[in-house]
Amino acid sequence: MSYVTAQNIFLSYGKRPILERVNLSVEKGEFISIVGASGCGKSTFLRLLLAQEQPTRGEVRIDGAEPAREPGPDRGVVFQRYSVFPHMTVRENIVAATGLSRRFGRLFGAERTAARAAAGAMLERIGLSHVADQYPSSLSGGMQQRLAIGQALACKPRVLLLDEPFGALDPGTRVSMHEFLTELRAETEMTVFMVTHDLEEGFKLGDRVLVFDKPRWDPDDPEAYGATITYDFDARNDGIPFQTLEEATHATPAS
Ligand SMILES: Nc1ncnc2c1ncn2[C@@H]1O[C@H](COP(=O)(O)OP(=O)(O)OP(=O)(O)O)[C@@H](O)[C@H]1O
Repeated sequence: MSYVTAQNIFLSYGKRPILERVNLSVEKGEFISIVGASGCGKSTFLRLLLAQEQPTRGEVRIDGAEPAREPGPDRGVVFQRYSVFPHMTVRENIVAATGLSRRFGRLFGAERTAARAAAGAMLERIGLSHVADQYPSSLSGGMQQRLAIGQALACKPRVLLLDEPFGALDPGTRVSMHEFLTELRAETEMTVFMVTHDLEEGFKLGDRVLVFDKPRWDPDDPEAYGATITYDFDARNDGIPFQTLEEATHATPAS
């Protein structure tokens, strides 16, 4: 059974359609890159997975159930702009992320000690142990984004949602973040959805690259129709579209 499914999703803001007829099946552990024109609904689709938005029609399922409306340890999220707490040290940021998974958001005694130990291991993993007691403002952009990813991973999410996570980073830092994410993914077997404006990044990191676009377009009313998934590329095979693969599979071998 597919791990994440979207079935015939329609979503409108007021009368304005944003998404229409979105259908998707994702296996556990797959890395899905999402590309598409600005404003076509990519982030909205991630918000559906977070249950921050509800579809006007259709349904989303994660592991067979509707995604919970409360933020929980099952889904981690990282945005382009650093979403770390500026008034907490690097270590406190990670501990707080663990605490957020608890009912009252605060940890005491043995639990707090365990959370600190887990935070230490995470800081080691994301290469920020040496700055554990510094505040985020003293870190570079790449370090802050590693912290944001560490926070998202602190609860061991089953699904990681990344919304242009590397968009604000310089090219060198981006490449090292790609390596970092690839390693993490191999270790954790998370299912990942990543919105990116960088096609190369999408194909490099993703197992599949989904293109969101409007199949119907009215030049007199550009907002009349919503976007859907117009392409679903297999990025593990040099980006050959699924339909081409199917043709190849069914082709008669040349004699
Ligand atoms: N809460 C909202 N109420 C009304 N309209 C919204 C709301 N959120 C987003 N929109 C509109 O929905 C459309 C899709 O927005 P969304 O952020 O999902 O696009 P996107 O593909 O992620 O864009 P970008 O690539 O520029 O980040 C946009 O036109 C946006 O203005």
